[in-house]
Amino acid sequence: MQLIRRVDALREAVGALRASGGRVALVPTMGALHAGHMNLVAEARRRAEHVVVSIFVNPRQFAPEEDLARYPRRESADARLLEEGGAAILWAPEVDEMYPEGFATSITLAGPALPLEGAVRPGHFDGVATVVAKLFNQVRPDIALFGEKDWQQLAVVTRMVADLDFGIEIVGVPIAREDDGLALSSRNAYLDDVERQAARALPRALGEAASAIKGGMPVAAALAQATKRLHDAGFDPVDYVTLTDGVTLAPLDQGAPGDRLLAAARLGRTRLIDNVPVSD
Ligand SMILES: Nc1ncnc2c1ncn2[C@@H]1O[C@H](COP(=O)(O)OP(=O)(O)OP(=O)(O)O)[C@@H](O)[C@H]1O
Ligand SMILES: CC(C)(CO)[C@@H](O)C(=O)[O-]
Ligand code: BAL
Repeated sequence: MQLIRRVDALREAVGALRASGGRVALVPTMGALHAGHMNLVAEARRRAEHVVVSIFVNPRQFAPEEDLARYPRRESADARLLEEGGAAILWAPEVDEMYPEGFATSITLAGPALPLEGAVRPGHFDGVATVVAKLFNQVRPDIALFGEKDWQQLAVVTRMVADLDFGIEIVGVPIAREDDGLALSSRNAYLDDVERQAARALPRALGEAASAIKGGMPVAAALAQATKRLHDAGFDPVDYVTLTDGVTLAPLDQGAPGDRLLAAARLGRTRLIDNVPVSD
């Protein structure tokens, strides 16, 4: 595996992979890799001959009060995992390589980027879309893989790729979970032991709400019950628990094919997100 930090070297290395034949897959990450990320890499290898993984903690998607400074950074351990996982290239640029002095461009989406994470974290998806567009132009992959854990991000990137004619196949990969249901996430490292136990309430509340809706409970009542369960477990604030169309992220008042029940809530200093299907 090649570790590359400069765009010109990346282009040369990807060009050499392409010349050897086969498809190129990109897995964008912010590092501190866990089994959820490695599932994306494994799925990428099943779908393409060459896998490029990016690790870049993108300052433009963090608000000033968010956790950019303490976001976990473990590049050497990540590189070992990726080598074992069969990645061809680890693309790990510094911030000034990604955003050189004078950088002045930003991508802004409406539609699926507006509600939920877009409302609670203003500017977040502009930062995500801008860096993902840059990663796409730097690597020019045939396919790119994103986790369903960040369901809205997957919907936003899918929309952007269609709107801007990137011609890249976007693949969503199912959520990898701990044995007790908690979705794997780099930010789980912030949880202390007591919070880690309490965090189980998030997937449970979503699972129960999904079953209740399938069983005929009105959506508003099921969402209120899930919100109460999260408050009782110590989550504060509960930013949202909502049923949406899985593509447009528009709110739904009853289950429908492709829908998604999404939640975000804070436990101490850790903000967790999760989602489950209802009608699939
Ligand atoms: N448990 C998971 N299952 C499936 N995909 C995941 C999981 N966790 C992360 N991913 C995906 O990995 C990619 C990179 O995500 P990122 O590096 O931000 O990791 P993360 O664990 O989501 O971190 P964070 O705690 O910052 O949300 C994203 O497409 C994300 O959806
Ligand atoms: C897609 C991404 C790598 C863009 O910085 C990030 O939002 C993430 O890790 O999900
Ligand atoms: N995994 C999503 C990236 C973020 O929360 O900034």
